[in-house]
Amino acid sequence: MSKRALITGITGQDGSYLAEHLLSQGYRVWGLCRGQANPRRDRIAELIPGLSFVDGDLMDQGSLVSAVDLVQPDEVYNLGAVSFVPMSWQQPELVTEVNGTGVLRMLEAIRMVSGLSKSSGGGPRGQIRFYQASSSEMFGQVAESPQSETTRFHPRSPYGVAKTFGHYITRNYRESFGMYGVSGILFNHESPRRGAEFVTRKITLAVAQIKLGLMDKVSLGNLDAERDWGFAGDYVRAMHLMLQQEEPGDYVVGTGRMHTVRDAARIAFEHVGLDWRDHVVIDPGLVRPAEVETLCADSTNARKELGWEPEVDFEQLMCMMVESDLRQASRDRDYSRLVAATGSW
Ligand SMILES: C[C@H]1O[C@H](OP(=O)(O)OP(=O)(O)OC[C@H]2O[C@@H](n3cnc4c(=O)[nH]c(N)nc43)[C@H](O)[C@@H]2O)[C@@H](O)[C@@H](O)C1=O
Repeated sequence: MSKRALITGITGQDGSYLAEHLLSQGYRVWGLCRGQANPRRDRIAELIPGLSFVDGDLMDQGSLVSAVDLVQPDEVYNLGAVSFVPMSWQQPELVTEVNGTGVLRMLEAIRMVSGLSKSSGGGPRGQIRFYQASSSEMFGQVAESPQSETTRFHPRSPYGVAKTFGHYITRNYRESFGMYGVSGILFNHESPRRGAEFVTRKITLAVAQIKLGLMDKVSLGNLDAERDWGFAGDYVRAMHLMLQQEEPGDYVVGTGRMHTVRDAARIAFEHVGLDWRDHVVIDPGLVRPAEVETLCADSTNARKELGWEPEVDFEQLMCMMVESDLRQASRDRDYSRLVAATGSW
């Protein structure tokens, strides 16, 4: 019989790649979504035939219990979050509610539906397996480089703090109630489906517009920030593999290669025969109140224990994104509205 998976954050980049991956593995897949009249849900339904939906919201405990009870999933992937870090300085309470307390609400829903009592620590594990989307932002001001599962956390934004809560509460439910819960500590992962506010996509959207003569300059913040960027399609395979292990555990997932924002701009502009220095301007307003300067993954455990390897490198990733944005921009001139909106991010 096919396995059943429930995914939160289904309308985001990771939700869509994960749903495609699980469907290709023979799963039945439900995306948790708020409300029937939801244009983002309609778009994802069109993109992924075979995907089902169930009503629910990470802010509403009762809706999560109903959704888990209705779907009776074998696996729950909690990818739902406010994922743009600067938003967490604008709306810290909202981000804490969704990215932090939302994890706890989902764990409680699974505990209740699985019938795990609050004193069942020594009993058999619950049947529903839970994946929490933890983040390299938890490392923040890094204590060592590269970062592994044992590196100390020092988050630098309300986003990172809320993700750290989600990480520890998942571990706590595993240790307290015998729940099968794991966290994937994922480093930055991008794709042509990445939101326009994130730096890689902001750059590739701008490159396409500039190449077509529709704009001339793009403003960026800290060009020296270093990240370990990988391809989202590779990273969802790691999420799935984590839930197939006999014993639950937490894993760092990244490529182990670091690049600066400047490198990202150089590669993207070079791909269309342009020099980034002619088109990038610095806007100090885009520099963050507390920056995470550098992040690089040590994914030894994921490689050894899960057998996971990334297949797309950074240059291939940036070029894939530029190509996709060029195709879309040439097809649809309205696309430039999306690019205009990225100016203030
Ligand atoms: C793992 C982690 O990955 C992501 O978080 P992020 O690293 O904040 O991603 P980003 O693309 O917004 O910034 C990357 C770097 O680029 C710098 N930067 C320079 N100039 C601009 C700029 O103009 N815009 C943006 N957005 N960033 C800029 C910026 O200061 C930062 O140092 C999320 O998925 C998050 O959910 C997550 O968990």
